[in-house]
Amino acid sequence: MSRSADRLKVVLNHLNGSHGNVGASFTSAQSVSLHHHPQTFRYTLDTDILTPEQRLSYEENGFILIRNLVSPEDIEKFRKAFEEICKREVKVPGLVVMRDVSIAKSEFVEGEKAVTKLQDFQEVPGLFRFCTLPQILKYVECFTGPNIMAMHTMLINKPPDTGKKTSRHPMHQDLHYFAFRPADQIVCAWTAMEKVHRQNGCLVVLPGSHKGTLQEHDYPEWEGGINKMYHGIRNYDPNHSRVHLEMEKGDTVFFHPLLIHGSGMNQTEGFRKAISCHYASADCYYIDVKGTTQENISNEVKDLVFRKYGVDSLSFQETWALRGRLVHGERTSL
Ligand SMILES: CCCCCCCCCC(=O)SCCNC(=O)CCNC(=O)[C@H](O)C(C)(C)COP(=O)(O)OP(=O)(O)OC[C@H]1O[C@@H](n2cnc3c(N)ncnc32)[C@H](O)[C@@H]1OP(=O)(O)O
Ligand SMILES: Nc1ncnc2c1ncn2[C@@H]1O[C@H](COP(=O)(O)OP(=O)(O)OP(=O)(O)O)[C@@H](O)[C@H]1O
Ligand SMILES: O=C(O)CCC(=O)C(=O)O
Ligand SMILES: [Fe+2]
Ligand SMILES: [Mg+2]
Repeated sequence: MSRSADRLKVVLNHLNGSHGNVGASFTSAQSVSLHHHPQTFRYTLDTDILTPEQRLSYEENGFILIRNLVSPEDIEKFRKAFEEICKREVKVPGLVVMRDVSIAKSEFVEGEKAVTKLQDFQEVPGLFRFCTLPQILKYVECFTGPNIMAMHTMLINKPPDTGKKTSRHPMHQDLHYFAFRPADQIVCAWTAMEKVHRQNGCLVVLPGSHKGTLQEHDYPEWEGGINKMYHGIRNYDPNHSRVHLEMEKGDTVFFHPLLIHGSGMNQTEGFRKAISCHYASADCYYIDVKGTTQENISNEVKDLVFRKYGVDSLSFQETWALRGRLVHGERTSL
């Protein structure tokens, strides 16, 4: 039996005990059956990487936070690569440079101060290296298994709010944007490139919301403006417990694509930076979102592709197939 299965036994014993099931210790038959019936765990695989506590926590909450996973040296390199992109006006294939709507609509702002987000940096080696870091992939494998695709990449440079609250990211589920399934074999790794806290707009998550289904998303009814494609869930339960994920530089959160999350206003003078990658098992499959709640975003993405590349023949699924890059194992399906 693996070390993690042993420790899992200890945790489960403890949970049993706390429910007044005194003396109910695990026999080896029970633990063996646990081990051989992975349906006990819906969201995680038995890999010896996650501690039993971490595994149960992801199952229950839909996220785990790993402290100090990416070195300051690596983060400095990503920061430099980002600055270079903001400075030189090079065209990188597929890269989307996004400006905060309130800044774009005011006076011209130069360089990195104008950029709120880079999307799809799979062709920028100095940034894409983030997605291949072994210490990250080691965790990713616990959710996706060994065939791993990096499907979506972002560097978020959340600007100081201009007063219009446009630096907020509304509460959403990332699965809304994805044309592949199953959801349980998709995971996001999000690494803080500096200290993130409530003041500069850390991630806000609704623990356990990953157990629900994909909700309808649309533009929130906010007065000060809303960034392109920043869809949100209109009617999430305002009484659901919220957790503000305050993180230090290099800390990394792994979260499920159905986890409801967003980020608050940046009320500081600095640009709050984070780098992220959404991974999926290469064994996932594409779906057609026609007739589903995802039709609105798929139409926006197709419009964007048409405006940027003059191509109107690509399906939403195909835009994902073009972005995806194998980072471990075999490209079996996606
Ligand atoms: C793609 C799938 C993503 C999957 C993500 C998984 C989870 C991720 C969750 C998200 O992050 S969702 C948000 C993702 N957002 C995007 O992908 C937005 C992509 N970016 C764009 O479409 C363009 O950058 C944008 C249309 C916003 C601006 O493009 P341009 O290069 O044409 O900018 P330009 O500066 O010329 O401005 C053109 C017009 O757009 C306006 N604009 C600029 N930035 C904007 C902005 N951020 N939001 C809304 N409008 C914006 C700008 O003010 C101007 O308006 P007017 O025509 O009224 O003058
Ligand atoms: N009306 C709303 N509809 C949907 N999402 C919202 C709404 N208002 C805020 N949010 C989202 O809720 C999350 C928390 O936002 P908020 O601005 O309250 O930040 P906060 O970190 O809680 O800050 P504060 O400490 O000032 O309350 C963010 O994801 C934000 O975009
Ligand atoms: O504010 C952030 O850094 C994260 C935003 C987010 O959740 C997203 O882009 O999907
Ligand atoms: Fe998100
Ligand atoms: Mg708040």
